[in-house]
Parts: sequence; structure tokens; C-alpha cells
Amino acid sequence: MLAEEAGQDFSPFNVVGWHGNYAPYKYNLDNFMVINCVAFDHADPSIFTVLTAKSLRPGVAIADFVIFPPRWGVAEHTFRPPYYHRNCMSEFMGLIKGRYEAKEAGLQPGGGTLHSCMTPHGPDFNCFEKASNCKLEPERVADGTMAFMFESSLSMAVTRWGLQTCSRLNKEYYQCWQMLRSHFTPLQQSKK
Ligand SMILES: O=C(O)Cc1cc(O)ccc1O
Ligand SMILES: [Fe+2]
Repeated sequence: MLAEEAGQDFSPFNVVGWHGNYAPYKYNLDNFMVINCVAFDHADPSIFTVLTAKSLRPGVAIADFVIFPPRWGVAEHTFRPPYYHRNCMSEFMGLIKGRYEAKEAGLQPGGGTLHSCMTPHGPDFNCFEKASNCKLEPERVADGTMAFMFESSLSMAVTRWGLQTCSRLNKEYYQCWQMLRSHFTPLQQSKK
């Protein structure tokens, strides 16, 4: 179903030749029914994939388009926000509206953040503190929010426009992790 109809006085098929199978399509992301963990542990956000472009290697996408829509968080015995991690995939994240739960201050609507292959990243300090100390009851996550991610097995390059010309690079972004302290205690038993 098309979300919107528009008229035009010509057809793109009025050309000498037509090759390919691409067509512009508008889709209301609110209609996408995400699934999530109902037991314990944080499931990888590939479970939120709306569209995928397969590569020739099974299980390795050229690009997955993933969303982080309003939903319930119910997982027990776990740290519910995104874990600190690095991937062999590269991630480009963006925020359409609202506040991304792992970066409430650092990622503004219209903004983007690039997590290139093998670059460690994760939630900001405030998110870490809140999620480490809260009682794990069922809770709403991301109400009024729509964040997205393009995850790719290929590397993404940043253009000169993105880095310099647009003058919108947030040079203070790294500070969202500055307050984090090491809590690694190798002998600690997991509390269940
Ligand atoms: O980095 C991010 O914020 C995106 C992301 C979210 C998540 O819940 C788990 C992994 C991941 O890359
Ligand atoms: Fe990530």
C-alpha cells in the first residue's frame, strides 16, 4: 500500500530505456512490529531489521536497516540498554525524533553517529548509571522516539562535507563516556 499519492504530468517510464528495479517508497515505521527479548539478556538489534540487502555470503548483509521504536523493556537479570561493544559490521545511527535511550543528550533529532567497524562504543555515562541501578520492572522505552541504524559489512567513508564543510561535527561527543569508571572484577560471581 502506498502511504501517499502524488500526481505528475509525466511518467519516469517515458524514456528510451529503463533498467533496474528501484522505486521510491514511503513506509510508516510506526507500523513495523518489532520483536524483542521476553526473558533475559540483550538481544542484538538485528532483531529490529526492517529491510535487508543481502550479499552473496549467507548471513552477511550489505546493509540492514534497523529501527529502535517505542516498545516495552522487560528483560530480567541484565543491563537493558545497548551493551558496550564493537562489531565487524559498521553502524550509522540516526535519530528522527525523540531521544535515543543510550545517548539522551549526545544524539539530537536530525543528527547521526558513525560506529565504524571495530570501534568500541556504547551508552553514555548517564544511561549506564541509570540502567545499572534501577529496579528491573517492565518499562516503556523510547516513547515518542524513532531512531534508526544502517548496519553494513562494508566500511563507510565520511565526506569532506560531513567532516568540515557543514560545520556540524560534534567534537565533544567523546565526553559522554569520560565519566565511566572500570567496574571489572574478574572473580565476581554472576548474581541471579
Ligand atoms: O550502538 C548502538 O547504539 C546500536 C546498538 C544497539 C543495541 O541495543 C545493541 C547493539 C548496537 O550496536
Ligand atoms: Fe553499536
